[in-house]
Amino acid sequence: MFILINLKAYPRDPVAIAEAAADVDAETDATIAVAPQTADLAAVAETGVETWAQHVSPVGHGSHTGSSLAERAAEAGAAGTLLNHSERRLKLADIDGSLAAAERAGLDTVVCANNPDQVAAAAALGPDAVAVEPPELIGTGTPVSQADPDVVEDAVAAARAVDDAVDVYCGAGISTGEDVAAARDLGSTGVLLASGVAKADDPAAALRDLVTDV
Ligand SMILES: O=C(CO)COP(=O)(O)O
Repeated sequence: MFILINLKAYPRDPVAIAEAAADVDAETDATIAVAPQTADLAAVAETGVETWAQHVSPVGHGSHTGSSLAERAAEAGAAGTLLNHSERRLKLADIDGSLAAAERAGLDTVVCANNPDQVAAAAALGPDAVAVEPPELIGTGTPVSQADPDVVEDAVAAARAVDDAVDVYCGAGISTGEDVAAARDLGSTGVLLASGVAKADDPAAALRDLVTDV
């Protein structure tokens, strides 16, 4: 399983969480990756943990003030990038442009989507993976794999029907090893989560719990 910890804009030390994630990654067959704020990419990558950007812009070098260049994310040590997260929605043309930018920079890509129809549309753009994250469950602590298992299974089927080379992940409310195992049993090969680690009293213990059954 691929387990991506999205630190969003939570007020936690990204390096401490990255170090804990690197330790747990070394103890398990799962791959644990951390997506910090853009300014923290290099420091997180230096811990040795697989590092992801939360977003990259659909542009290359040039006059694009305020952009997040895919090339700079890669140079800072990122291996991949989220795109179209529920909290960073993009127009269709921008998802396509950001995918092209990520591919030019050698970044892996996960395009997020609200539901199976959007998953199918996202899969048609040719990312490495798509992730279904029902917005109403994000941050609730109620795991999508329990609250809405059909949405995960339907997302897997929707992506398969378009392109069976695209991996399918799920996210929202995932916080325990049981949630990760349930996501896997529904056909997902990875999970995205944030508050289960970024708001935990003990992030290292939360990370260890995530991999108890992978
Ligand atoms: O948005 C998410 C991951 O990208 C999910 O957030 P929570 O894990 O806080 O529900």
